[in-house]
Amino acid sequence: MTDRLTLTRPDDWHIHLRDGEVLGHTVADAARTFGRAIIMPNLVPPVRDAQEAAGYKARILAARPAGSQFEPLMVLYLTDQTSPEIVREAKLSGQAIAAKLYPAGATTNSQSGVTALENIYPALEAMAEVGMPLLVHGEVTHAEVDIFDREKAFIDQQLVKVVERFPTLKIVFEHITTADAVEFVKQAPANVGATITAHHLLFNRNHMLVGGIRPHLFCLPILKREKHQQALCDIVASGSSKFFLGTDSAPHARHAKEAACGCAGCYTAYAAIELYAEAFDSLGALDKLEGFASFHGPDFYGLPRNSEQITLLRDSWQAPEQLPFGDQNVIPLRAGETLQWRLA
Ligand SMILES: NC(=O)N[C@@H](CC(=O)O)C(=O)O
Ligand SMILES: [Zn+2]
Ligand SMILES: [Zn+2]
Repeated sequence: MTDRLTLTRPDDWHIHLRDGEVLGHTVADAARTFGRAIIMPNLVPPVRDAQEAAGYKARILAARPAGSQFEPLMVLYLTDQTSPEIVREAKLSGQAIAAKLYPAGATTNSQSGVTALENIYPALEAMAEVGMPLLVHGEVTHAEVDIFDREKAFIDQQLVKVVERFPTLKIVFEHITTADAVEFVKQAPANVGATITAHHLLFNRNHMLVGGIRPHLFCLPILKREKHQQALCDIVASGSSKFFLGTDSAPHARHAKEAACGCAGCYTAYAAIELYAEAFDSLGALDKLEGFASFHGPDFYGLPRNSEQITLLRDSWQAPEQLPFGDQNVIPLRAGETLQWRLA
């Protein structure tokens, strides 16, 4: 039994740090483990251009713990108004390395998102030209599509079209949750990859709904049935280089989740690599963790791998019941439960 695991320092290819005073907590939690992170731009208002990305990046850098080398990789939020000029300026100035598609209304703070894919075709063309990956929240938002089918419908109605029309555009299908998405990415050309969260490896919808509703497991895309969880587990255990780590750590204050209409998002950054280690361990695939967490992401983005290392120990500890979040609290994933792995 492996009790000690040394990995190249991992990166998080999908995280929400939020803004303002909570940055002190969210940035410290991410920087504890990750060398770099792709910073989701769904603030209110969102991060729409080079200037807004630069401002947000500066606030994140200012929130780093002393001595931290953590590098935020900034992302533009695509709207119906995102022009090829905005894309080129963001990429060429170095202020953003990718751009994110939120179908309008799909998830937290997506009200300024794209209302029809065709509206951003000129932006996507420019992205393909300058080598800027497209990151997608892959769910349709049509009222008639069941929430559990929205990812599959997005593949069939939108993603197939984009992949076909923009063959040189790098596309990351973010936080995938279904066997359908696994299959799609596996079959797709090499310019298509995907991120997978720790919570979608560890949980399925029964964990969220049987015996009572657990709002801290509610996220989008919503947890699916067990066979989909199994497909995600199988693909990461296979070591396929098209799939990489993206926590989708998405904190909301406790009162915003424990509510009649609770927000979507799980807070995992406080123990992200530990949670992934537990998932890979239970799959007998600890030897595949380093590729998933530290190699596949930078290789896909065309960035160098990190050179430092981290060490994980099999040494159980109790997750905190809650964590400070500005002047509020956030309930982390697995709050109060025993976690099996600890960062040395
Ligand atoms: N994943 C979530 O459930 N929530 C994210 C948004 C997102 O990634 O879709 C958030 O910003 O809260
Ligand atoms: Zn999302
Ligand atoms: Zn997210």
